[in-house]
Amino acid sequence: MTKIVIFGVGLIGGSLALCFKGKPGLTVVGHSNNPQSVDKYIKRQVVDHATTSMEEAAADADFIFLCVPVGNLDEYLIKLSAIPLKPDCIITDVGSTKASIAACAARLQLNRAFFIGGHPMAGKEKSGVEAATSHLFENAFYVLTPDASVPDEAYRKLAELLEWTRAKLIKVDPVLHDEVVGAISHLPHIIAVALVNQIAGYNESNDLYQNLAAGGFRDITRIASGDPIIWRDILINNREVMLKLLADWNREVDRFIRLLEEQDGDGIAKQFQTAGEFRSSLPERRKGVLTSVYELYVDVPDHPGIIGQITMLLGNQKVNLSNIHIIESREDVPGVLRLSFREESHLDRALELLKQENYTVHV
Ligand SMILES: NC(=O)C1=CN([C@@H]2O[C@H](COP(=O)(O)OP(=O)(O)OC[C@H]3O[C@@H](n4cnc5c(N)ncnc54)[C@H](O)[C@@H]3O)[C@@H](O)[C@H]2O)C=CC1
Ligand SMILES: O=C(O)C(=O)Cc1ccc(O)cc1
Repeated sequence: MTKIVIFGVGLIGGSLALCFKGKPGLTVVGHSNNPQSVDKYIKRQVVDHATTSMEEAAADADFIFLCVPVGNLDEYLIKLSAIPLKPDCIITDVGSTKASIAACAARLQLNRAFFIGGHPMAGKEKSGVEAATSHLFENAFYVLTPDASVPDEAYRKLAELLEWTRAKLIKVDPVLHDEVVGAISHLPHIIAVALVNQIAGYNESNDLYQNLAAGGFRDITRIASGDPIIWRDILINNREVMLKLLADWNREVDRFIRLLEEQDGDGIAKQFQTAGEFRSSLPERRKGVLTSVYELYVDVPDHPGIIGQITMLLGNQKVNLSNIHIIESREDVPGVLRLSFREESHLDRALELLKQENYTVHV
């Protein structure tokens, strides 16, 4: 049996455990310092076995996944370097930053084990094992950052195991990873949080802000609900990159201030033009770091039973919905229903069926 050990069975650790559990020749062991968490992992059947003992978990492990917050990764790697591990054991992590853990591994003697940094670039704003799902990583990029000391055979073994996630593996230098992911994931999280806090401040004097913000504003700021500890650790760890990105962000804000002060309408239009061009060159509907679901919107007339009709239409054709949300339902305007799917093929089939029935559908 190939033994896979997961330290930190939360959203990401739990989702990896679910990808591997029950697969031929694999056994999955979870670790937590907290005995109640250990009981929870077993009860939820996320792992085959769980323990509070780090030594027991690591003994004879073929693969070790460190899935704890970024601020605890070094400490786990240092502890593992003091435990006798199986020769050729592969240690990897899932942290959202890669440079500091790579540097830590390079400083340590890992007793014939190999460290290969990793970052599955999919997730959600929810945390904990309760939010874990086996399909979280499907079609997402999964970054690996092996350094030159890692034998090809070790990389190949990890890549083969990760096929169970159905993610797309990509090798990236750890420092470059932190710069790029800082820009496309960490900076948007800061902007979303700052924006929500700005509006929350206005709302203290008038709750119309909150009432009108229910639709689009709520959607574009979803990532502001990320776990505070996970994000504290990511941003502190990547602080040098973030400080530079925020200085650049200040320049973008200043540019808009100037354009407005000068009432430069052409300049403002040009900003939208340039942004729209770059945005339309982004890969469409491929799972990226900030989206985790396939969604469509249906305009629905406000009459009783309409939601039942739509769900029945899809259900009868075996199209699986992962979520359904009524965005607007007032007597005087048609409602909008947001339907979410886990798989692109189900989204495509739903589009086809709804159009056949003359519903107005937007992707
Ligand atoms: N949330 C997301 O969408 C993504 C997160 N990541 C990375 O994955 C790692 C785990 O994040 P999530 O699974 O989202 O978080 P989570 O909060 O769902 O899971 C964290 C796990 O670590 C344990 N833990 C928390 N504090 C600890 C400590 N001080 N010592 C030991 N164990 C501790 C928790 O009990 C839990 O099992 C982080 O390094 C994060 O940067 C990577 C990709 C996506
Ligand atoms: O909620 C979302 O869409 C995310 O942004 C999830 C996420 C969080 C952290 C990562 O390192 C990668 C992905």
